Amino acid sequence: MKKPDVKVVLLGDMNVGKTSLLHRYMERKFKETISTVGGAFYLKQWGPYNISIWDTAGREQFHGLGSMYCRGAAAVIFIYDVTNWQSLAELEERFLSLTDTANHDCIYAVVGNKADLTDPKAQQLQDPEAASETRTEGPLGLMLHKQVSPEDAKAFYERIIRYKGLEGKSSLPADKMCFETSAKSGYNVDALFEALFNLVLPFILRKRNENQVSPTVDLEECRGGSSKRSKSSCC
Ligand SMILES: Nc1nc2c(ncn2[C@@H]2O[C@H](COP(=O)(O)OP(=O)(O)OP(=O)(O)O)[C@@H](O)[C@H]2O)c(=O)[nH]1
Ligand SMILES: [Mg+2]
Repeated sequence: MKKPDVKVVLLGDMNVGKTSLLHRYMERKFKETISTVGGAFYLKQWGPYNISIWDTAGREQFHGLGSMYCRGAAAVIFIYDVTNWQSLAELEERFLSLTDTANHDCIYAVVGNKADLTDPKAQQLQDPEAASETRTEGPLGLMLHKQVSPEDAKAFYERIIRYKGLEGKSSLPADKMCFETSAKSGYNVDALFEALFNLVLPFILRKRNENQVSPTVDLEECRGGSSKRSKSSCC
């Protein structure tokens, strides 16, 4: 199995659509799910890089596992359901502190899923690769009330930046890091993951450079005493 270059973690209350977003992005389809137990990860090949994307369980009984999954994460995606105000509140009350184990330069995104239930433009199938799927015309008349506004999401993002002590530093602006998606139609799903992958690229490159510059110099190696050449140039 390819070794991941970087780790991205999805956090959020049960039922917000974490698994469905990954099904949409990785398998290009919206399919039945069961509530996640523990966690699972997908390995996404992104150009020459391998990105592990961790799906976690929102249920309270798996809460303690969240900080383990966040260990060493380069990006954390906080997910709520746009039709459920409490799912946004849970992110701050229950999930934000799990990121204490993430990298110091971890980036954060805030995602309001199920936008198809509140916004007609998010209803049309937006996944060109999902040709096999029937068009979700969607019951336009059955729009639900959007309980969480984009402003609420941005305000939460600013509180994440404050919690992480990043305000004033080169933290990314809220309007770049807050998304509304629909796993059902594919609305904004590729845009979300690909924006994040581009943002974690510098982290991957830095890590690869660090691995290539060996901290110790093997003089024997330099004298050509051994046939094996290390990866790093030593002299
Ligand atoms: N309309 C709509 N329903 C969605 C969307 N995403 C997920 N759902 C539905 O919401 C329910 C929960 O989806 P999951 O993906 O299992 O949610 P989860 O966050 O992984 O839940 P846990 O694994 O329990 O933490 C399922 O019935 C999904 O079909 C969406 O974008 N739109
Ligand atoms: Mg799940």
